[in-house]
Amino acid sequence: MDKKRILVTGSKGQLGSELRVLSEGANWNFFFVDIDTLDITDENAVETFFIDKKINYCINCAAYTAVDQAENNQEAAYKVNVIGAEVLAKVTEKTNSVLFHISTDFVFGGEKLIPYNETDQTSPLSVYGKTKLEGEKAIEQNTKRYYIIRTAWLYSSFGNNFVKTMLNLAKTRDSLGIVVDQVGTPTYAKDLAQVILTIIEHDKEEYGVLHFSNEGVASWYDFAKTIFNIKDVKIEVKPISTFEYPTPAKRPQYSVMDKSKIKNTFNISIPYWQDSLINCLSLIES
Ligand SMILES: NC(=O)C1=CN([C@@H]2O[C@H](COP(=O)(O)OP(=O)(O)OC[C@H]3O[C@@H](n4cnc5c(N)ncnc54)[C@H](OP(=O)(O)O)[C@@H]3O)[C@@H](O)[C@H]2O)C=CC1
Ligand SMILES: Cc1cn([C@H]2C[C@H](O)[C@@H](COP(=O)(O)OP(=O)(O)O[C@H]3O[C@@H](C)C(=O)[C@@H](O)[C@H]3O)O2)c(=O)[nH]c1=O
Repeated sequence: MDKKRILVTGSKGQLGSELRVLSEGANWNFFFVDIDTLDITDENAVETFFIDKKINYCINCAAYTAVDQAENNQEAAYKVNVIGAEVLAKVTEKTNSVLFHISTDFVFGGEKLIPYNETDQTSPLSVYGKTKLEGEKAIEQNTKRYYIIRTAWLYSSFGNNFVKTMLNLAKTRDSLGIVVDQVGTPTYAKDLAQVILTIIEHDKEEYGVLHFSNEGVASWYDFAKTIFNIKDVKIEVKPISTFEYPTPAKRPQYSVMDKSKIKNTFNISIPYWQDSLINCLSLIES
C-alpha cells in the first residue's frame, strides 16, 4: 500500500506542534502548514494542495481558540471554525481522503453531573463553542470519512495555554484567585496527538464523533494548584467562584467527557491528567 500522506493544518499551534515532534518517529509523509502557507478558508488553495501533494489524511489543528475575544469577533471565529471546517470536509470528500477535526468540551452547556458522551445534547454557551459546534455540523454534512475528536483544556510546552498563563502570572503576583466551580479535565496535547496517530495507524474506518481528554477530573483551581505544586512555585492560590471572575464568554460548569468509545474502539489506555502534566512541565521553564 502507498505510504500515508498526512496534511497537518494550523500546525504552529499546540496540537500541530506536538504532531510535528511525533511525526519524526513515524514512517509517513507529513505536510505541516499554517495560515501563512495554507489558509483553510481558501477552498481553491486547499483543493490544489490536496491534489498536488496526493493527501490521504488531513489533521485539522487550525482554529480560532481565543474564547473571550471571540465574543466580540464573531465573524473571525466563524470564518475559521465553520467555513474552514466546511472547506476541509468538501475537499476531503472530493479527494477520497480522511479528515480528523478537533472540537471541544465547550459545545456542552455544563448542566450534567456525570461525564458527557458523544450523543449527549449540545448547548454551547459561548461564540467559540457555537462556532465549533457549527463546524462539526459542516463536517458531518459534507463528508463521510471524518473523525471529530472533542477534547478539553489542552496544554503543551508549545503555544499558549493555562499552564503558561499560570507560570507567567506567578512571576509578578503573590496571590491568584482561580475558579473552583468549573470542572473538566486538563489534556496534554501530546497525548491527543499520539491517539490521532494511533487511529491513523489502525485505519479502522470507524468514523464519527469521539471524546478524548486525559483521565480524571479537576477544577481550574485544582489545575493551578497542581501546576504550582509540581513546579514548587510558592504562591497563594485562592478558590473563587465564576461570579467572582467575570469573563466576556460564559464557560460550562461541568464538561468532563466520557471516553469509553475511543478507548474501546481503538483499544487505548489514557494517561491520568496529573501524570501527563508532570511530563509536560518537565519541558517548561518556570
Ligand atoms: N486550546 C484548547 O484548550 C482546546 C482546543 N481545542 C481544539 O483543538 C484544536 C487545536 O487547538 P490548539 O492547538 O490549542 O490551537 P492553537 O490556537 O494553538 O493553534 C491554532 C493554529 O491555527 C492557526 N490558524 C488560525 N486561522 C487559520 C486559518 N484560517 N488557516 C490555517 N491556520 C489557521 C493559528 O494561527 P494564528 O495563531 O496565527 O491565528 C494557530 O497556529 C482546535 O480545533 C481547538 O478548537 C479543543 C479543546 C481545548
Ligand atoms: C487567568 C485566570 C483564569 N481564570 C479562569 C477563567 C476561566 O474560567 C478558566 C480558564 O481560563 P482560560 O481563559 O485560560 O482558558 P480557556 O481559554 O477558557 O480554555 C478553553 O479554551 C478553549 C479553546 C477550549 O476549547 C476549552 O476546552 C478550554 O481549554 O480559568 C481564573 O479564575 N483566574 C485567573 O487568574
